[in-house]
Amino acid sequence: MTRALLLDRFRWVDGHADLWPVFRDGAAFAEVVRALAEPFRDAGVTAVCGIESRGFLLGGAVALELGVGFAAVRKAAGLFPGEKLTRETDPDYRGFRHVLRMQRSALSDGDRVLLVDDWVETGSQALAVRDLVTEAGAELVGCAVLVDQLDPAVRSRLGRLHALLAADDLPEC
Ligand SMILES: O=P(O)(O)OC[C@H]1O[C@H](OP(=O)(O)OP(=O)(O)O)[C@H](O)[C@@H]1O
Repeated sequence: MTRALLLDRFRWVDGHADLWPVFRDGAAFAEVVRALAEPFRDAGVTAVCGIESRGFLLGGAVALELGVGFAAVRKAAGLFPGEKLTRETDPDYRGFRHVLRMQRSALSDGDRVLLVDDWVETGSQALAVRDLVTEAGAELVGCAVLVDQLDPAVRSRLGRLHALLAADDLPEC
């Protein structure tokens, strides 16, 4: 049901995937958030991590659904007070390298972290978050995304990956 709902609202616009209409529809947004959280309800998750910017939107909602807090991963620009952990990514789907930042105080030893994002393609940003989580002394329990376009070799490095759609599910561009 969630898969059909996502596909119904998915659009290619000027060659770019557009998932924003999912968030504009309150019922669809709620359904997607529940579906992302579902496999992790009994996984002992203590924090949800999300990458700026769509990861903030989805990650914050999934954190509320799981009854835990949210740890933000910011990109280079933007005020972010205090001591940070930083990690440069490999080139992402556009060939961009990002410096991802997380406040050192955001996670602690023993935290069990779920990364939530809309899309994984090269996995560069998700792998950098895995490293940040590990450096913080926490454990990445898994990743929950709307669309998984990962190469299998990269997927195996991210642990438990829950995706609502695979690349093959998407309509032709
Ligand atoms: O697997 P990768 O190749 O690393 O790409 C996936 C990342 O790219 C997208 O974010 P984007 O940088 O487009 O930022 P946005 O959410 O602000 O659009 C997406 O939200 C992931 O964070």
